[in-house]
Amino acid sequence: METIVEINRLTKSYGSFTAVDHVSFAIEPNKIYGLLGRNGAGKTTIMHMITAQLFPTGGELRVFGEAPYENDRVLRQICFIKESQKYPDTFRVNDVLYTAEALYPNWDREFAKRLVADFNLPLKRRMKKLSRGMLSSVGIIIGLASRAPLTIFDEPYLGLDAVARNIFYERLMEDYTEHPRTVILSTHLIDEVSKLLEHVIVINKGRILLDEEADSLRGRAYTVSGPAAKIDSYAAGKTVIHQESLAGSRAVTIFERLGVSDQKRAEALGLQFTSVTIQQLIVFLTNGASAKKEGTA
Ligand SMILES: Nc1ncnc2c1ncn2[C@@H]1O[C@H](COP(=O)(O)OP(=O)(O)OP(=O)(O)O)[C@@H](O)[C@H]1O
Repeated sequence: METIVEINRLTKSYGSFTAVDHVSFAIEPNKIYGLLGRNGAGKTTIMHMITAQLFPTGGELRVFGEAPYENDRVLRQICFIKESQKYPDTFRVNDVLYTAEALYPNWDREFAKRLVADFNLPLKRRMKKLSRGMLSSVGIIIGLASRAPLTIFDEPYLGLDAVARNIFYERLMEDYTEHPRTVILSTHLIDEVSKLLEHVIVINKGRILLDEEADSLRGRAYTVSGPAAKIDSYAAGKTVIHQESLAGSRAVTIFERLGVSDQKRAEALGLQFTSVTIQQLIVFLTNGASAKKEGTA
């Protein structure tokens, strides 16, 4: 099957400020992607270019093999759910769902109905009378029931409580298993979604920082802790992305896969290992301080 999105040196500048800077990546079919990064990293700008809401300043972009701009063949295959989606004031929840049904060729009305019940949505209530969380659940229902070949959720759950977020994750997984499609999830709740993600793309200051399968990312770094002097000796020459010290003991996170010889060495020194979650890894890599080799200037 063809690549869903191909981006090559994509750039978007606003005057002298470059929000997206020569970014290249590919989105393959039937996978769930996480597009992650700190506030202002450039994620929404990238999603707006993929969905033809913004023109790039440079680079190449193909979606379903074609340029997306004013291209109905491409755009009808995309459902983009944004954090602050606006709806006409007079619309009730029902009206929004009818409109979505007309827009998305793969819309599943029965599935939408079940989701409305799951999220306790009042179908007759006007959109402007919905609570913040209810508004988010309307977006989530559209994103799921559209079954669009490319579904993009940009921070879809403002105001949504933990129970409702969990319903979203569960329904997404169940439905995705039955109806595989390509999903891009952009969120700051990385721990919550990390089980769902098959591939992770991290953007930092407009550039690609990581583009990796989620499983591979899980072993990309490890934390080792023990007496400070032993840790310093162990970490010398390694790429340390985070460290914490307390009363003579130290924990450092090393951006490397743990090899057998290092593991033996650390065990001989009596040091302890803990794994690093995808969220921790991204926080450590994007917290402003760049990774540095221990024992180097
Ligand atoms: N129209 C614009 N004019 C100037 N700068 C802009 C414009 N739109 C976005 N930016 C800047 O581009 C950068 C990237 O913004 P973007 O919304 O893509 O970030 P993001 O990764 O989605 O952030 P968040 O996680 O906070 O939503 C930010 O510094 C933002 O201020």
